[in-house]
Amino acid sequence: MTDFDDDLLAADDTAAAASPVDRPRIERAVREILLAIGEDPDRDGLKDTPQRVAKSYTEIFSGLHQNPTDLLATTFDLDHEEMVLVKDIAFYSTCEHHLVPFHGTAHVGYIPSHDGKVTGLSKLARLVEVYARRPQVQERLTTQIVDALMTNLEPRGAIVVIECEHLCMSMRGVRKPGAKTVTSAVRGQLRETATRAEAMSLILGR
Ligand SMILES: Nc1nc2c(ncn2[C@@H]2O[C@H](COP(=O)(O)OP(=O)(O)OP(=O)(O)O)[C@@H](O)[C@H]2O)c(=O)[nH]1
Ligand SMILES: [Zn+2]
Repeated sequence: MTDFDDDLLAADDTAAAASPVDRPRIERAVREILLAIGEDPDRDGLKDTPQRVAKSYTEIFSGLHQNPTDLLATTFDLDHEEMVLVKDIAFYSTCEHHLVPFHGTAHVGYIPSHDGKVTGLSKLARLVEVYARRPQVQERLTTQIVDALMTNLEPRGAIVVIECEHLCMSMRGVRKPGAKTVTSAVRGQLRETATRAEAMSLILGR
């Protein structure tokens, strides 16, 4: 391990101490996987890999320990009753079936409640992260985001559209790189044809 690696791992100690993730357990498991595939976990290139994977999993699965309600607690009274949409939120998640990434973009919109409960725009992107940083399937990711919006902001309606490439379908298995999966979840007034069409045209940029 180089001094640079040392520094990086040391800098992360504070975050590790605060995280409920059991890193030593991940390290033991990764060492076992390396042995099971016929590798030598003690060779130079691999000897720090269990530690690196444990650190990486702490980040990749950090959403399991974050509460969307805390995130959406800050609201403003803006007297804005029209649609708010943040589109093209790029994110990475982890397929819960194969533990490989799926990644793409999320489009998140809502129509604020009559009393004007509006959240900060960045919170919509943070909400995507909270649910993406967990073992996931795309459908559940989509509905969890829309339902968190409905519960916490009590908007008149909400829409989430997600487009992803799943590496479990690209690099292995059926091997179809570039295939995109699109999911959507719509609640409240956004289920009405005209409003939904307006949201979809904003999302598609037409
Ligand atoms: N519905 C849904 N399926 C997913 C998602 N991510 C991965 N999958 C699918 O989960 C399925 C798991 O199928 P299995 O037959 O149990 O596993 P497998 O033998 O590895 O399947 P193949 O990928 O077809 O080789 C596969 O069809 C994947 O494409 C997701 O987000 N949503
Ligand atoms: Zn998969």
